[in-house]
Parts: sequence; C-alpha cells; structure tokens
Amino acid sequence: MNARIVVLAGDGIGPEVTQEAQKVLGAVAEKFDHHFEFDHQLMGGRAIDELGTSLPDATLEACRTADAILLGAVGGPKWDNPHAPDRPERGLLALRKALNLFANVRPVKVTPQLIGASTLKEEVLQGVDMVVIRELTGDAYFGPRKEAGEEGYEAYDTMLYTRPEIERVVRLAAETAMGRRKKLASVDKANVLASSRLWRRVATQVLADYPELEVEHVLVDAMAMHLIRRPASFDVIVAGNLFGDILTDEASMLAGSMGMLPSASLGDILNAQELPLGLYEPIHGSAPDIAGKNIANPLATILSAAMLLRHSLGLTAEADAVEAAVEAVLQEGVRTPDIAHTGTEVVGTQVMGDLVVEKLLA
Ligand SMILES: NC(=O)C1=CN([C@@H]2O[C@H](COP(=O)(O)OP(=O)(O)OC[C@H]3O[C@@H](n4cnc5c(N)ncnc54)[C@H](O)[C@@H]3O)[C@@H](O)[C@H]2O)C=CC1
Ligand SMILES: CC(C)CC(=O)C(=O)O
Ligand SMILES: [Mg+2]
Repeated sequence: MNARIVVLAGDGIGPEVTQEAQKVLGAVAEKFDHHFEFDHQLMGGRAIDELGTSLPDATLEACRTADAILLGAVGGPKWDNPHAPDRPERGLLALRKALNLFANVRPVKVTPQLIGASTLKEEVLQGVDMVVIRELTGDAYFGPRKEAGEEGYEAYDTMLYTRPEIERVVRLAAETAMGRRKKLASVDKANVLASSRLWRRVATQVLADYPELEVEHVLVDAMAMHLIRRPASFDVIVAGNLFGDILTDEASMLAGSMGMLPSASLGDILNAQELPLGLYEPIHGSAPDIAGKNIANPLATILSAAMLLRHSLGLTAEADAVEAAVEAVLQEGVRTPDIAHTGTEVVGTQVMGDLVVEKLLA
C-alpha cells in the first residue's frame, strides 16, 4: 500500500525516538512491499523558534490530509516562560482538538522479560494487561484559564466536561472492554468535583447499555493506589484528561519505564466508515534530562508505530511483526538504560532501533 505518514519529531528526545520508529516503519515497508512517504513537519518548541507558532498552519494541513501521524514529544525548559505568547504543549493540545482526537488509547502490558526492571514485586506484576482510555480534548486542559499576572496573585484552570464528551469516550471504552475481558473501571473524583459527578452520572447511563460488563467506579486517589496494589485486576480503565494523564505515567512503571508505553489518539472510530486518521505517540515527554545522549528508550515510539500500522493503515500482520520484533529483542536481554537490570546488555537508542529492524527482517 501507499501511505503518507506525517512525522512530528518535536523537541528533546522526540527526534531521537521518532528516527528509530521511522527506521522500523521503513523496514516494514521493505519486508511487506509497501511504500511509506515520511512527511516531516514542525511542531512544538522548534516550530516556535523557527516559525513563531507551536502549530504552524502547514503542519495542521499536512496532518489533516495524512494517512497517519507519528509524534515524538514537545516541550522543554527553553520554552517554560509563562508569559511567552506561545508554548510547545499548546500546539499539541490544539492539534488533538483540531483533529477531534478525543480518545487516547494507552495499552499497559507487562512483558515477562521486563519484570526484573520494575521496582514492584513479581506477584503484583504477573498478568498485567490493561488498556487505559484517556479522554483527550476536554477537562482542565481546555477549560477557561487565567494565567497569573506578573504579581502572581491569582490563576485558574477550569475542569469542564459536557455530556456528549463523556458519553462518546465512555462508549468507546465500553466497546473496547466488550472485545476484551469485559471489565471496565471508570475513574473520577465525584466526592468533590462537579465535573466528576456529571462524569459518573453519564458513565452510569452509558454503561446501562452494557449489562455484560463488570463495572466499577473508582475515585482517582484510590485508583492511584489500586494501580500498584492490584494492577492485574484491571482490563479497561476510562478516565478524564488530567486523571488519565497522571495515572498512565504511574502505570508506565508497571511496564518498566516511561519509555515502554505507546499510545494512539483516535476520534469517532465506532462510527467510522473508513480507517481513521490517528496520532501515535509515546506517553512520555521530551525528557530534556537525557536528550542528545543516545540513551532514550525508543520502544514506546516503535510500539506506537505498530499501533499506527494496525489502526490507521489496517496492517495487522505488519503491526504484529513489529511487536514480535520488540519482544524478541527484549528476550535476548538487550536493554536501554531505563529498563536495564542485572544480567542484561545495555545499548543506546540507535542500536535498539537497529536490533528491532534486524529481528523484523530476519
Ligand atoms: N506528549 C508530549 O509531547 C509531552 C510533553 N511533555 C513535556 O516534556 C517535557 C519534560 O517533561 P517531564 O516531566 O520531564 O516528563 P518526561 O516524560 O519527558 O520525562 C520523565 C522522566 O522519564 C524519563 N523518560 C521519559 N521518556 C523516556 C524514554 N523514552 N527513555 C528513557 N527515559 C525516559 C525522563 O528521562 C525523565 O526522567 C516538559 O516540557 C513537558 O511539558 C510531557 C509529557 C508529554
Ligand atoms: C504535554 C501535555 C499536553 C500532555 C501530556 O503530558 C501527555 O499527553 O501525556
Ligand atoms: Mg503525560
């Protein structure tokens, strides 16, 4: 097949990890006889530096007309001034909103080979296999906000959810759970927040259509605890934007590292007539502390590329092949520093990408 994939490398380790994922996609094209065009576009901090805006019009247009989008990460201390007219993260939020990518699907799976890389006990990690669906275009990230002035007296963000925004993401989560182990946990803070009380009411109404599902409503603070106490008991978790963002960084440590969790940001896939345009990115940020050192783990981005193949290009065998190649490399005991443990061989970002390609083409 022919496909145009927009690559938004971004800032920090973004270019390092997307380079490896592109290498793997190139190998997929070679092995399975596809033609992938990689269309590199500016977004985030580099776009602010070069074009004065975090989401240039040309980037948005290239994304709208692409078959799929692969993103590294944006942001960094260089752009942290609260009084600057634009911020790298704003471009990413605007892109998600403009493409109506309201569901961020974050699978969390514990690979047996990585249990030794975790600080958690083996009996807690055995059998962990969940999907967190994080609402992506609402909540405090998009509600009315006021930045503190120079005097720093007052600032606010507004947690705002509407009924349709909750309905569509909970329905997507319910359908996902129906195709899995039929268990769904909905996360909120309904004891305190009005937006969470609406979330719980709407979720309860939507889930009444799914009597086969085993449903639990969990307060977010308790969820932070349950995630590391009984992670294997969760199948699908649905949460608002802010809670889902925080809980998945926590959940990444079940898989061993932030460098291991991929994600797909999707729109209305339940009613789509054709393969959906999606944005695929690791859950981590631009990791300025390790940028430029060739030590970032590219596997989250490579696994995001596998999700891209599966969801936006419909290439299931190819996606499976990428995931199998990643597993084969881990099986051989090769690790980037973030997932290294006793008895493993430590390699850099580029070698890790090369080894995945080697396994894929073997
Ligand atoms: N989607 C995006 O573009 C996101 C951007 N950010 C931005 O990234 C910047 C840094 O944020 P942080 O809070 O430091 O979060 P971060 O996710 O970039 O890093 C957190 C920690 O995890 C480590 N880490 C992250 N990815 C890794 C990888 N692939 N391999 C090995 N170690 C990895 C980092 O070295 C750091 O110690 C900020 O400007 C933030 O706004 C943060 C999250 C998401
Ligand atoms: C950079 C932020 C907009 C979001 C974030 O942390 C994420 O998408 O995981
Ligand atoms: Mg995050």
